Amino acid sequence: MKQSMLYPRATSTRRVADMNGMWKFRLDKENEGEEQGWKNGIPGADLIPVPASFNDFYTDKESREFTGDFWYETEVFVPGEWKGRHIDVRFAAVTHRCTVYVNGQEIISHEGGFLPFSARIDEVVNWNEPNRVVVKGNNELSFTSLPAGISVTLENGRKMTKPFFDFFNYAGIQRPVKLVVLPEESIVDFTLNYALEGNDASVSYQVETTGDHPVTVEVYDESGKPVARGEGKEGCLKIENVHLWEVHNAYLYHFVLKVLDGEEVLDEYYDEIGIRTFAVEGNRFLLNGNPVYLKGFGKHEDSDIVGRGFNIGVMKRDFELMKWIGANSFRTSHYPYSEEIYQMADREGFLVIDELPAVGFFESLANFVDAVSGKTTNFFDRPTVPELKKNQLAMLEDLIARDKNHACVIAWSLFNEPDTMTDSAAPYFEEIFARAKELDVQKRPRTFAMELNSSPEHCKCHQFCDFLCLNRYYGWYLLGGYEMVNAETAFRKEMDAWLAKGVNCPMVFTEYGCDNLQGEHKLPSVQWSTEYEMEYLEMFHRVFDSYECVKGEQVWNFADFQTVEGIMRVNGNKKGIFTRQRQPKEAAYYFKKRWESLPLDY
Ligand SMILES: CCC[C@@H]1NC[C@@H](O)[C@H](O)[C@H]1C(=O)O
Repeated sequence: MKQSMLYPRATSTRRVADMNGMWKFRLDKENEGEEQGWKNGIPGADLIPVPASFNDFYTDKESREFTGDFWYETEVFVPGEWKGRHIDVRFAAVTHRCTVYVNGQEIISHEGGFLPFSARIDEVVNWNEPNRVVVKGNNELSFTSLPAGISVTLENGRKMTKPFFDFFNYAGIQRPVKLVVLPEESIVDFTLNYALEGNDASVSYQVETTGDHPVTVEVYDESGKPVARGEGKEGCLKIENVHLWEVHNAYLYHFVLKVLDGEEVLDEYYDEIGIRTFAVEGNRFLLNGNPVYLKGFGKHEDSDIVGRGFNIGVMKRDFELMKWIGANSFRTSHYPYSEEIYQMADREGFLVIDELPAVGFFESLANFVDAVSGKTTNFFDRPTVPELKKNQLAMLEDLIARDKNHACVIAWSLFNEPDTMTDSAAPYFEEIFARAKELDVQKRPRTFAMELNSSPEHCKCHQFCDFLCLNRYYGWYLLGGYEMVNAETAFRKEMDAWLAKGVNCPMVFTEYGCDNLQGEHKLPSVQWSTEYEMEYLEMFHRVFDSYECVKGEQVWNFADFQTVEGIMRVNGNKKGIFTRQRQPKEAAYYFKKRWESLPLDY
């Protein structure tokens, strides 16, 4: 049965119980959990919070850096009155993979750490009693995992993760877990698409259910007034004098879907939907037919203590800071974010580039140095590519199934900084890009974030993009310091080379920025000082402002974030415009001034 990606919502026919809280936890340091039967219950008394990464709770390095299997356990009471309905344990994300056992029975295994899945437990549930849920997780990276990397074994026999990317490999049950109770016949999915006609909008819909009873779709405006109604599993609704969803001026209609048996409602589901169109026309982005310029950030789901765990308070603070600074967009670098973040972006009117965890597809343990070197790692020549592609296509399908109805999602970023310099990369990209177009009814523009190795001269994959996303670090990782003058020359030379190739699409800078230590000042400047960061940013914005094809600037990064330790990282990546604790660094005031003065259709 196809897994539903619908967000858990309680309605007249559905029940949702929260399973977050303190779960039993144990790192499987001796790799004994399987043979010791931990699926029936894990030993020890340690408890940790769900949702959260496990890595930053402990005081020993072995736990923070642990690579391998880890086990969680909880109990959930299932009331007898739910008998006859389907009972699902829904995980919003377990990173990077897991197997779920209920009452000692294996229910499901899932690959991928950033998208939801459900364990249906009807066959094993103890009605009107507690039920034991055990999760065996694993955080190892490989050439076939998304994200990619390797594990090595140390002299003491312990494994160690070596990521081909710059963010810490946090892991665990990192997003909410809920018990979802569904009727026998239920709504599995629905898909929406829009066309604007003067002051009206037509909304085409398709609804997928598990049965054959009739379906209705009702639409209400924000005042609760009914504005449209459709019958049948597919159809087209006309909404007159439509309130369009706009940047920082969101309008969300209330959609109610029902499965009916005469007067009886067999299933009911609802969602808050923004009606808008988004397209690329020439080298412009058009939102509802009007030009729009992206101002904002590459982000991470990353915060103190809980690591990559969904943190609702940090989410709220991040949106308040993005409104304060004058941003209107962000990229979900480098993986799909928690569902609640897209819901908030819908409500606040932010434009989101939604990114797959296809990062590390360039074999390097210091990609920030190698990705600007001009060398290839022949990543797509490897025998592991078919397995990797299968995993990426599966995740692409889940990503689009989960996020396709969000007004905020305006584009799909299908890779971050992959190795695109070999002929073998092109057919891989062609297949991924074609599949994305096939899966998305709204045909949103598709792209990927290119590092300097993906240059006009050497990139073999940019032609699949509907717009280009460039991660560029002239003046930081190359030509930095006093030779920044050469950095600007080289930067302009590259821009001219793209135009000389006949590229005529929007170009978005999805990364630019430099590490800066909060409060570090030096006159005249040196790298890592605030003064240098200002010089660097002014140089980049001088170049952006002189090329009409630049239609977006998303500085790297919104906030300082955790990476692996190393001599080029001061307890993490310090390119944040805000600190990891979400307080402004000096550059935040510089961006506020720039972005508040840039018109929306700049
Ligand atoms: C030259 C590659 C830069 C690199 N790009 C991917 C991000 O995930 C990293 O954080 C960023 C960095 O090193 O700051």
